[in-house]
Amino acid sequence: MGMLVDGVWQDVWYDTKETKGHFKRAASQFRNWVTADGSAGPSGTGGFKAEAGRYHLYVALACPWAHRTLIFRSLKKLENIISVSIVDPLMLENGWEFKNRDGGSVDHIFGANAMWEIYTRADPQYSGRVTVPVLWDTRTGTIVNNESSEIIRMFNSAFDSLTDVRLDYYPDPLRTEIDEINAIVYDTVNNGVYKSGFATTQDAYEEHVQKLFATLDSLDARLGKSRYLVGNTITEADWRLFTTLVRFDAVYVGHFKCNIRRIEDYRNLPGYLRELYQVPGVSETVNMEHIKRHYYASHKTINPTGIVPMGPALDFNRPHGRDAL
Ligand SMILES: N[C@@H](CCC(=O)N[C@@H](CS)C(=O)NCC(=O)O)C(=O)O
Repeated sequence: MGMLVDGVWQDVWYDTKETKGHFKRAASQFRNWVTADGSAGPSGTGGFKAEAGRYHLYVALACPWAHRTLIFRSLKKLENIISVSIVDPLMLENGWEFKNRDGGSVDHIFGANAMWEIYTRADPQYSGRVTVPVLWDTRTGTIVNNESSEIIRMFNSAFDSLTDVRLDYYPDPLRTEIDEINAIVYDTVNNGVYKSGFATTQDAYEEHVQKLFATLDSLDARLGKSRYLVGNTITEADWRLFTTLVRFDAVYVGHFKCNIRRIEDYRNLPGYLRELYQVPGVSETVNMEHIKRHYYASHKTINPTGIVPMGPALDFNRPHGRDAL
């Protein structure tokens, strides 16, 4: 674990001293958008037109944020349009590295050893965390964007003229409702598990775990009445929740101490999770070995031995029973 300071890699853990034990996630810094015609998107500058073979995605299979982008790449059938490099699950003193083993790959663009090299190629003076996902532009040689919530929006629509997939996970009439639920899920669930697990005071931990389970309880109730989070089709809001839910019982319950309940203990969340997992193209993006190994073996301040637990036995292929709704 570490970060870049003025383009130089430093091995440091998250500093929670100034925030009274609370983990604060820094904002992503590269915010340009790939668009259908190359015009500027909601932030940043233009010049990034959707083209086959031009963009490259850097991901960790372990990472719930990067996982979103892999799901959208798969659902929108962008596999032949956007290539991918996969980092090793262990994130230690050099941060994310390319090891080309057990489901991880080399860096297909530069043959870099570590992810920070990609950041300094984009900005030799970059200061900040070196996170995945990263969407790289091979044409201009820079990072287009390193914010997963924006990369999935690009994948959802910018490349539509290059494929025959017309699925829209962020349809106009549902946007307000999707944004509302995203805000709650982001703060208390997606980031809530990290705020719980990375807390370094009892008070900070308890505050975030309580908020996390308050939201899970209300989502479970909501999913008793409605098959999906917003409307009667799968939307972006469901995929954003999915990547946290699929890691929950295997990692967040134990490693991050989010253990008031398991997802399996709920009435509606387990079937909902299984239905999303069983959508064609999704299960291939879930790699439980990378997920468990990353968290348990990388965060030495939380789990100094690095032992990865063998359980729990999970089967997301069981019938989901959600058709009744
Ligand atoms: N806001 C970013 C967050 C990405 C993120 O934090 N990724 C984690 C992996 S799960 C990471 O790369 N962390 C490295 C670090 O913080 O140094 C996004 O959603 O794209």
